[in-house]
Amino acid sequence: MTGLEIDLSHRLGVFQLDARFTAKGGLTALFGPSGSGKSSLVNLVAGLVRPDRGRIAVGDRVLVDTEANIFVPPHRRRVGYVFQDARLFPHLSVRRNLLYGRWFTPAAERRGAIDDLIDLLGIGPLMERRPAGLSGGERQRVAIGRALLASPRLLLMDEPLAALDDARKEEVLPYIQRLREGMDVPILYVSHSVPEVLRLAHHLVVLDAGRVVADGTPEDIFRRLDLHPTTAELEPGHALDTRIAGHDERFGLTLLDARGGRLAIPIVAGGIGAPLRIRIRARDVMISMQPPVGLSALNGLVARVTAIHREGRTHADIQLDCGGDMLVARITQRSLETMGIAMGSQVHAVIKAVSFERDGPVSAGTTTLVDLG
Ligand SMILES: Nc1ncnc2c1ncn2[C@@H]1O[C@H](COP(=O)(O)OP(=O)(O)OP(=O)(O)O)[C@@H](O)[C@H]1O
Repeated sequence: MTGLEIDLSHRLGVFQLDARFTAKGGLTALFGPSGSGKSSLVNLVAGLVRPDRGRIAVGDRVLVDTEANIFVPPHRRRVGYVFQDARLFPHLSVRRNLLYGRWFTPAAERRGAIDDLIDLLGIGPLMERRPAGLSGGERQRVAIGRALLASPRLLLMDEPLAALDDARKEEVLPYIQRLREGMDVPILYVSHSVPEVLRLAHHLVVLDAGRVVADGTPEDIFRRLDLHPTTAELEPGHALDTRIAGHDERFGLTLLDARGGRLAIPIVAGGIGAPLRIRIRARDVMISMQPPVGLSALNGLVARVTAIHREGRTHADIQLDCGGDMLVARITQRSLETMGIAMGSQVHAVIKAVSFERDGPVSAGTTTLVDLG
């Protein structure tokens, strides 16, 4: 896989960006609150801005090295872009929009047969249509195709799904998933969405006030309680990798095996053994000191408290180890004290089998993220 190396310092007015990370390849998500420096970093990588100091390399190709006085201009960087809005040419058919990027690529460097790409993105039936007649999701798939046909060495995707509704997002996500597996082009992907990052990113870089505050796998980073003010734009949650253990047709439930025990959730499609990744938000997890009895919640996992993080005056995030799977429960600091919860306490994590936000088809061999709550 083609890796990505970034080590940049740059001052913009009073804002100082100091970003350093390396990614082995695949999809690297840039995540962070508004104003943390994501767009500034993307502009530096694209070559729109020349950094005060630093180095950028894609594979063995150095795009910037201030010490060696290397600065490859933007048009020679071979960086593909996909923005929030597709920015297609309205007067050109899909086919001509796709071919547009290719004209700027020297023939010897054109990679990837166009037909394969059309198949990968499922845009074959759209080729003679104009952008105005396409759905938002279709337009975004064409925009991705156009960026890739220019044979980029790096693909920058700046919130490519942010302008789409949930159904359109669902339509485009599997294509981005396929892309990151099927092409050896590293992707730098800016996102504000936790589910999107969990689903797509091999590697996650969290920026806050111009600095990299965390860098690693999404699972590890979202689990870190100290980062929650930055990583949880909604609230903390955690992803559990489970497998479908069976379905209870009578009550409309699907049973899942997690490492910490069995969970029941509203029924989803999928064969026995199919992997399913679920995100359980911290507010959907209760803590009980005794095994739950006389409660309507369907899921109780034995757990041990492995971290406590007080959030302001009112809330506390409690990290729970459920047989190797980590969950976070958000409770009040009053409960924390009155229940005597401490590091190492043996407790029970109680999760309500609440409704799904999304009920997409699940097929064996794929991992689907389902939000509970
Ligand atoms: N040309 C500039 N001159 C001065 N300050 C700038 C300039 N460009 C950006 N900044 C500042 O740099 C900081 C980072 O902005 P940036 O747009 O990179 O953040 P972001 O993480 O992409 O935010 P968002 O998620 O809102 O797009 C902000 O405080 C912004 O005001």
